[in-house]
Amino acid sequence: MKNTNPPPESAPSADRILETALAFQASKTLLSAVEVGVFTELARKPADVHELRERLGLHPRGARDFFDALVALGFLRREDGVYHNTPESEAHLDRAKPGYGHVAPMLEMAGSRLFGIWNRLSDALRTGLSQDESKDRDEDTYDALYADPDRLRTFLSSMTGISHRANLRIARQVPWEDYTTMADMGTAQGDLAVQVLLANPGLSGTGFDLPQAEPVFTEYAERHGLTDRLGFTGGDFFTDPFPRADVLTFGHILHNWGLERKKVLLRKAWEALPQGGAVVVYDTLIDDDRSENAFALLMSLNMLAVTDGGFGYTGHECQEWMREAGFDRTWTEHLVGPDSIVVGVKE
Ligand SMILES: C[S@@+](CC[C@H](N)C(=O)[O-])C[C@H]1O[C@@H](n2cnc3c(N)ncnc32)[C@H](O)[C@@H]1O
Repeated sequence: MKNTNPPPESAPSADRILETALAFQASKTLLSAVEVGVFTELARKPADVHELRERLGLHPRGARDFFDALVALGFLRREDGVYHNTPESEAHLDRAKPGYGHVAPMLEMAGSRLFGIWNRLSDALRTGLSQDESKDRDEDTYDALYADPDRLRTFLSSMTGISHRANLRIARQVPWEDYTTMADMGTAQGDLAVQVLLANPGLSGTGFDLPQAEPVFTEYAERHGLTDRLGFTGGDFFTDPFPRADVLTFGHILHNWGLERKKVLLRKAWEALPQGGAVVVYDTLIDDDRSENAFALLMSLNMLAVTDGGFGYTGHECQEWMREAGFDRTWTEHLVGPDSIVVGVKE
């Protein structure tokens, strides 16, 4: 029988438990606000509750609470009954602004795809099986995702949103002046290669990805005026040879795969690199003690739910795999936010 007596006054508070248990409400409120276009409408013109509700086509019942919840969560501000975007929302959540391109595809994917997948986290924990689109079909995760051109574009550009800040940092933090060529493996839209080449005019490179990614990649390279120094190589990095390059980068790739496949990629990198060449792996690394970086540990659970076999890892583990693959000198460096790089040099 359940004990229904209230806990003694001296018991620790349950506030944090409830806050975390209900955190999905705040998450979904923000995601719905992006989906229905609250921030884009307010960027066009601030509005009171009636006007905003009408412009968005929302039912009167929840509109006021919805907008005020966004005020309380710090994504809107209300002045004399008129709602305005905060500077952060205005910069990143208005569809007409360039900042939207970086954050919003990830938010859209979180709302339309990850939210449903995470609802089946307990199933993933019990079975060890991915809960993504491929789960009811006998096909690879990426085949399922890329079968729909809109999903393909949203996914590839959402990767730019997640990676852009780290890419800008990698473009400056790695000693690119020591090298002349790079290949970005699993390049998606190509933002890492684009940022590295923009910051290092002496370099040329290629983005390697599944052939379906080519149009989205090429459009992005053209938009940055880089087609003379940046090409695309279509292929499967498990079955096709790696491009020849002084540096091979793997951004948010290793966490997608099980241990054997992680090691295959590092071994193939070592075999493809010239002497003096380097592999640069970057991911949201788990701290070596596996107790502090909650974002990275949750990302690893995300890999459980969306991939077959993928998991996050620590810098220490990645360096061990690199050494096993043959790399002589390895180290881990923090980049920005939750991202770090692990570098391996073939001496
Ligand atoms: C998680 S995304 C990472 C994108 C990008 N590197 C970043 O950090 O933003 C993984 C990328 O690997 C690509 N990919 C998956 N399987 C692949 C394979 N077998 N061969 C080549 N690319 C693959 C996907 O198409 C996708 O663009």
